[in-house]
Amino acid sequence: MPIQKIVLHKLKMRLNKPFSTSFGTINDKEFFIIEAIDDEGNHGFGESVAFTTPWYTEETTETCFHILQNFLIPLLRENKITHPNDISQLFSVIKRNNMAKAAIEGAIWDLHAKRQGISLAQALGGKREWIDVGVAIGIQPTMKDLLHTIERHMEAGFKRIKLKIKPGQDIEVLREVRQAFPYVPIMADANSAYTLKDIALLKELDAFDLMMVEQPLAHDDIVDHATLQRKINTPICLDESIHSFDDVRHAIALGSCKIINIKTGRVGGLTEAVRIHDLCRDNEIPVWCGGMLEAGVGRVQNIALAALAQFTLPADMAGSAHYWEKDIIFPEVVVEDGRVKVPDRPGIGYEIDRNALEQFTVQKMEFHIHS
Ligand SMILES: O=C(O)CCC(=O)c1ccccc1C(=O)O
Ligand SMILES: [Mg+2]
Repeated sequence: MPIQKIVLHKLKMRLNKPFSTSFGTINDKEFFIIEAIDDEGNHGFGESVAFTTPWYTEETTETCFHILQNFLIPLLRENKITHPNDISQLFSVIKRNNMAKAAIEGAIWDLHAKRQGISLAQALGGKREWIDVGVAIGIQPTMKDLLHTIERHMEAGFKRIKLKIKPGQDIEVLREVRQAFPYVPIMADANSAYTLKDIALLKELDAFDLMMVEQPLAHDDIVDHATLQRKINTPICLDESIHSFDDVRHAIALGSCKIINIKTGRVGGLTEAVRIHDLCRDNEIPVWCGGMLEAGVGRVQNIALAALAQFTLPADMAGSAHYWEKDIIFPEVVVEDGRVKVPDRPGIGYEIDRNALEQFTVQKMEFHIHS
């Protein structure tokens, strides 16, 4: 693949509303749009999903920049790749830093699909025309706010509601929500806020008929989750603990979860995400596509991935307008009746809104790759 140039656009965007989880509140996103340009004038786009603070994984916007500039871009310059599937092998000399790797790999996947004249979904092996989506609701100031927000999103057609829980805002919150909405598909995401000492409390979740509980225990744990899964009926879904194909293989072997949340950034790219998808399919583990409060490029990359067959559960995804006053793609992503259309145009299938991109850009850097 004759990649001539990589452009890093550093953007800063303010969320429409702050998003609160068990580890804190996010108001702004600072991230990179990676643009890969080939010899025929095709442009591929990827997005880094790390936040400015390392509370989800150890990566941040700044570590992504450090790794991209000093290691990943030089590896691309010093080597030739023939297919985006080669990149994860090329990058394997750099340990972890999965969000930095995924950002640049995503741009090259988009470039590859555009060169082939096929959609990114098709390039990855996805066949769905529509994907189902559910909304992730942050921790709300009051119960009234929460019930109102759930109602609004159910009316909009979302296929399920994800609530963030933390110690002190868990069982009673879910009890009230269940009373108000007896039949709504609900799941809870704890973002690693509990330990095995909380088994009795976590066992109480079984009363609420949840689709799953996401990442109840430590961010780096697979063993304790297996102990917990044996003690509770609610299916456990792993998020933070999964960084690779081997993590999933271990989780399946130990019985640590019944569902996997796949985030391209967390697992180091689309190639690894597809490998994980295939492993889960072969083991009959349902998967769904997680979200990282992405801007347009990251979101439409997620849409392409979620078009694969084993993504049988709704993705964490709302429309562009849910997150941003103005998104950086055209058209913006819209949710229709709890579903999003998978584009069939080449690559990510959306245009970059260059004016919006400029408007949110705080820094722009160009790197020559091959002539
Ligand atoms: O993008 C979305 O709408 C999902 C948001 C979400 O739940 C989330 C957002 C930031 C960091 C971690 C998570 C998570 O899935 O745990
Ligand atoms: Mg999560």
